[in-house]
Amino acid sequence: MASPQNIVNAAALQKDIVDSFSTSVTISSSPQQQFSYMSSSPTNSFMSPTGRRLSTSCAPAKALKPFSTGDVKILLLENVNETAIEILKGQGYQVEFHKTSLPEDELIEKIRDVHAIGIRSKTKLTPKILAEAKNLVTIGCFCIGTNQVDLEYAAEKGIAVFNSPFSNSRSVAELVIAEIICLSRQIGDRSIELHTGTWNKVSARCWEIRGKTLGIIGYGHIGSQLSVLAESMGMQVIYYDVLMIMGLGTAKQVSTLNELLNKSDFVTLHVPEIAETKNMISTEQFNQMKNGSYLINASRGTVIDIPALIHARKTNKIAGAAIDVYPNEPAKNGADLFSNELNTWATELTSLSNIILTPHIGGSTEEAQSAIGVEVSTSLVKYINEGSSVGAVNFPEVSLRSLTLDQDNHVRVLYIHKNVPGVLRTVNEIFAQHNIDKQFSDSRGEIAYLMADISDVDQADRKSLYQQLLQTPFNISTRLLY
Ligand SMILES: NC(=O)c1ccc[n+]([C@@H]2O[C@H](COP(=O)([O-])OP(=O)(O)OC[C@H]3O[C@@H](n4cnc5c(N)ncnc54)[C@H](O)[C@@H]3O)[C@@H](O)[C@H]2O)c1
Ligand SMILES: O=C(O)CC[C@@H](O)C(=O)O
Repeated sequence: MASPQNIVNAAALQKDIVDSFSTSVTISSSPQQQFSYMSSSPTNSFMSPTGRRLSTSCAPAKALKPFSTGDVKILLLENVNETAIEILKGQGYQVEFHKTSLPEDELIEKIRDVHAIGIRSKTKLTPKILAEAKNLVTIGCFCIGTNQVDLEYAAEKGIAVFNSPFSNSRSVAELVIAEIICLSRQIGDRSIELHTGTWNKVSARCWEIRGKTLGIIGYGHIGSQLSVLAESMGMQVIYYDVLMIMGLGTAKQVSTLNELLNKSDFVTLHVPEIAETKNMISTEQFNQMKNGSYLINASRGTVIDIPALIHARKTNKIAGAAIDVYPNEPAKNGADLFSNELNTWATELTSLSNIILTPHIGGSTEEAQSAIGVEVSTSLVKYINEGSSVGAVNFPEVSLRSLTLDQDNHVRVLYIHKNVPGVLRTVNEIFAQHNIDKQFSDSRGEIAYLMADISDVDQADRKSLYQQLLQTPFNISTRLLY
């Protein structure tokens, strides 16, 4: 339980170790502070990714305050939803918000100072930028894709990266359904014509979608959601995925990409941006598609070879395409930004008929953005305040049940370290003079993360524990919460 004595002691400890704290954030001077969103409630019990029950206690959970919350600095870019701002400000953190992404030099300047950064798909967090982020503890990608962050480099620096794996999946699936109908009825073209005064009532090469075959490449969160919607509208669904996945409804998996391309009236891509998916649809694949079929891409811009698409459309190999994502995308909204300077083929693409172009809005709905804001900011708060890395995409997922208010003189150790032999022996020798209440450790590649709750630790012990852990040759980053 926090008492005035605790607070004074905490302040004293903070003064002692603040200079050497590897992440440069200060230990809490306000342990009594209440927080709302991420605190494990007494009744909150949840399962770890490994299926372990993490909390069964009925005692009130103790709010661990690692820092004076006012010292925690968060940089939010790319118009991250206001739900996130509310949650992070609700913690007392300092939140700097920008509607757009930032030019590299400005980003480097700002990232030096912050403990967490929130981005969407435009901000590239490269090794060059992350190397400057001396205080950065965590990154929140307020979207599904995490290809814009060098995940491995972040892990090596002890920076946990979180995303929102499915909060916008439904929005993307609905957009694709709309595009299937718009393409097959040439609605984009009719609309452009009428906006410029031309009445052009035609039915030639306009089709119902009922009974047509939809080929889904990548049957994950979005692909499988789309499959259900498409079937309910009378389409037949086939899909291709590198994994064997059970089809929903009557959807059938095919064993090769070519088989999918040969059989589909509509082909839609829902794969991540990785080396294997770069230019996955190029001239050879267009040649495999049915004459007069359609292509939709709302995954990532590098997945389609756009000059090959332009050729396929010009030669009427395909009857149309809908594209939401591009190899290079403008960093902000505005006129004249989608130009040949950004992508050399922009004018050629925009001049073609029955090509629907949207500005990366697959996941841009009020519902999705608000849910993503809550989900990702809650992950950031849980990681900053409690050390829980559940949901991290580049990091071992580790969590411990909450400490309770009756557990005085406890400290939670968060030790991110190199995954090499001998670490646990060394660390447990450091812990040996105290009682290890609970401990959980996991590794992912070359990085490992150990969480331990230690009891019977007084102020001086905390400082000594902290310094001993910092001095181990395996240390990447160490934090103490209490
Ligand atoms: N346009 C938008 O606004 C928007 C919104 C959300 C997501 N996205 C993009 O959509 C992508 C897919 O999202 P998701 O949530 O469905 O991802 P997911 O991880 O749930 O599913 C991806 C699927 O692709 C499969 N896959 C991977 N490599 C493949 C390959 N070479 N060939 C065939 N299948 C392969 C995987 O096995 C997986 O089943 C994301 O990576 C993101 O880039 C775009
Ligand atoms: O909101 C964004 O910028 C990205 C949306 C989408 O591509 C995602 O990866 O979730």
